[in-house]
Amino acid sequence: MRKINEIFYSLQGEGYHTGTPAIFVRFSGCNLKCDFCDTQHEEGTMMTDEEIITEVKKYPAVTVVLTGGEPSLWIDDQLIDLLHQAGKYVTIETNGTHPLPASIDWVTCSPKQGAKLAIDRMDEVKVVYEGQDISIFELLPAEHFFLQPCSCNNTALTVDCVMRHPKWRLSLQTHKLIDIR
Ligand SMILES: C[S@@+](CC[C@H](N)C(=O)[O-])C[C@H]1O[C@@H](n2cnc3c(N)ncnc32)[C@H](O)[C@@H]1O
Ligand SMILES: Nc1nc2[nH]cc(C(=O)O)c2c(=O)[nH]1
Ligand code: SF4
Ligand SMILES: [Mg+2]
Repeated sequence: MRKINEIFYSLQGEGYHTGTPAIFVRFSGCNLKCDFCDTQHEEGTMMTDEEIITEVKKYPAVTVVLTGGEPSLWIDDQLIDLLHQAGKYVTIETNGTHPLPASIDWVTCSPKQGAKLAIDRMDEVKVVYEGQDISIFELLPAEHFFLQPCSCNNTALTVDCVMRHPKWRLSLQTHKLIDIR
């Protein structure tokens, strides 16, 4: 059984796959307490893998986004295998502090200040920008680097930072801009 906060269908609003229809599986709870966290994730219902897959299969998209809370605290090879058997492309939004099943198709790591990373494979890095030094994050082994304004509030500061550090791209939380989930 895995503790699920919500399962919903929307567009990926952030990062490399922005605009892509995706089924979001939001797991409950997190090992960090970021003061800017925009998600209420503590509530949840225990679900079997069969129940999770049945819910996921209701939606036509191929992409699944495992998120939370911190999804890495709840997942294993078995769940990823079942999602693959259902024909899904499995992506994850993680703070990177916990190891991941190697079979996940796409890893979005959003490292947090002072939280030690426990993963060495990631496809994109997505930093919530609050004016911090981002040079340490540039050393991470990712293909794509995104800087995301915090709660859509400091966009001008984030744009300025991207222009000064062209390795990075701007990621807007587009779902918030158009008021979808
Ligand atoms: C709610 S977190 C869940 C996944 C995981 N715990 C993590 O932090 O990556 C999903 C994404 O939203 C980002 N995020 C959280 N609060 C935010 C905020 N107020 N503004 C912008 N992005 C935020 C996180 O950094 C992460 O990239
Ligand atoms: N539309 C939409 N895109 C997202 N990308 C990452 C999200 C998350 O909360 O992990 C998220 C979310 O909550 N909604
Ligand atoms: S790691 Fe992610 S879910 Fe956990 S508190 Fe930070 S932003 Fe929220
Ligand atoms: Mg979100």
